[in-house]
Amino acid sequence: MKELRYLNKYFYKYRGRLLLGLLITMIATVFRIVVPAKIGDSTDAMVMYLNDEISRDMLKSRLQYNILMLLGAALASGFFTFLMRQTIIVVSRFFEYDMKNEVFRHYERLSLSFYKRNRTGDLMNRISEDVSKVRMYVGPALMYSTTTLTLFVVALSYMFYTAPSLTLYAVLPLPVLSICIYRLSLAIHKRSTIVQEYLSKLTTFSQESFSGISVIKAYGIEPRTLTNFNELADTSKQKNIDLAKVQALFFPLMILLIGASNLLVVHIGGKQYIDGLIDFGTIVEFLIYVNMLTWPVAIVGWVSSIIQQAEASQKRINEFLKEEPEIVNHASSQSDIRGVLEFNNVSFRYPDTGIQALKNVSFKVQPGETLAIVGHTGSGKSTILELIGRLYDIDSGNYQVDHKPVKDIHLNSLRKAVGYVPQDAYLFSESIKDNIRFGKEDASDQEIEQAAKDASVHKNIVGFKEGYNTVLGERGITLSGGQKQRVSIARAIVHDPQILLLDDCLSAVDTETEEEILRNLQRIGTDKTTIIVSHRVSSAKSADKIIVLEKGQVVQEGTHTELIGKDGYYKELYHKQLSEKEM
Ligand SMILES: Nc1ncnc2c1ncn2[C@@H]1O[C@H](COP(=O)(O)OP(=O)(O)OP(=O)(O)O)[C@@H](O)[C@H]1O
Repeated sequence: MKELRYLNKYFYKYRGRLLLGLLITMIATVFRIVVPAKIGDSTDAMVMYLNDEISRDMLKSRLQYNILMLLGAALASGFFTFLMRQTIIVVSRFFEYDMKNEVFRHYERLSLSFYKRNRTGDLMNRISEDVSKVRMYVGPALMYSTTTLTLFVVALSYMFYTAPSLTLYAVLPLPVLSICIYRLSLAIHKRSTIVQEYLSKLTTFSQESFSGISVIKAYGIEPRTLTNFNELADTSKQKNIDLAKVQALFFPLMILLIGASNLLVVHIGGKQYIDGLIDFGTIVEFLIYVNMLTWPVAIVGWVSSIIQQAEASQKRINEFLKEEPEIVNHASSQSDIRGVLEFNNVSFRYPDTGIQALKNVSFKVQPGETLAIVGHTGSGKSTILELIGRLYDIDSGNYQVDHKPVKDIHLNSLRKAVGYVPQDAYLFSESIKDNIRFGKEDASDQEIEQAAKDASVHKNIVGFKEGYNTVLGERGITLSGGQKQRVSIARAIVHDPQILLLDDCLSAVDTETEEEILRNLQRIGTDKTTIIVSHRVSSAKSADKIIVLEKGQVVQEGTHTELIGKDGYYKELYHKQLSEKEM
């Protein structure tokens, strides 16, 4: 229960509703107990009438009274059961809602490296499956435990009062039932966890197969994919059968033990009736009580397995909640950022893989200037952009923004000042307009259109039937690689950032469009700091400065004219791309 202590703050928050819920649960249960008593009394009355101990009219009025009591108790119990669910189960939904929000908020705070270490499926599982299991502990487990406890206290006291020794015999099989159900629930839990694992493997396999269906079809590997799916589905089926076998034991076990209790009540109760120790109605009453108590006793086993599962789930949730973001804000107040960026001997190694991505990198860019970074693939270009936006912290050296160490700049100010266009443009399954508006929540339609014009994608957008309202992604149309890149650039432009970072995001557009976009960016970015990562000389040539990276180190720097005059990677790239253009 150590992990579940985390929930105490929520229990405290909803204490009023919960206490009310518990009280209502007790009232609902007490009304249920009226039923056996009145049926027992009616049986006694009938036996007395048959023995000529009471008149027909007396029997009639006693039965009428009992029927009214039974009706009233059933109505009251029904009403309070409704209220019980409306309080306790509703509170458990509040818990679920609060916890999901808390986990999501926490996920958002965590650094990029956390997402590299953990699989998306696992993150999703903890926020949905695990939180649901914890809800079962707060809602149904609490509700059924209260019902059981109340039923036990009230029914057993009454039974003991009526016939003490018969009560002992009647409840004798119940602890055995509870232990058996507990052990069975554990076995069910163990096997259902395995079934869940296979289900999640099947889902992941299907999802990846359908997402990559074009590759599967292009390589003609449908039969191989089907065989793999069949193998997985077959194991999953076997695990389901294993689960069904233990689940099938549940009801027979209950029926067996209820049968044993009934047998004892009839046998011992019958003897006591013959000896004149109890009334006939007491046997009937006890039979109803035994059946009434069986389900709650079985529930004790079920509830303990719910608590165990909730404890395991809460442990998994707590593991993530305990994670602290590696990138933390040290500055107390936000400030406007001009965009003077300076790297001095910056080195960086990715913490998860240990890859040394940058070694002693130095450069300086001023507002109004454009820096281009070129270099072989894997040379560390994107890493520089990630460090500029403080998605990671540098290992050594010095990174300054506006002449201050980056850690002295408020993280929000820095992130707001940066407009980042990543290598793989990510667009949401929403309209084009909303995808661009992502860069500025309150952007007007005119601003969005202007940004799209500056990113040279306006003409494409108005060519779609729905224009800016065209929905993208799984529910909508698929944009070409170049169109995606330009919508992503428009999103950064509408954000109007002081520092614009373009990570090879013009690779899928033709050189004419590339030139048009670069011209627009120069026009709107006269006071901004722009950094362009590219494999193309055409993107870099008009930059104020160009640095060439090789294995994480700056090996050349200068302007386009200076660099094509020196032997090295840039000159080679220039001539290679020039001859390709001429061809
Ligand atoms: N998130 C990451 N975790 C671990 N290692 C990484 C990560 N991102 C990049 N790397 C490694 O760091 C090195 C530099 O990668 P980076 O993406 O900066 O290169 P790049 O020059 O931008 O390459 P490209 O031109 O192909 O985009 C590579 O060896 C890469 O494998």
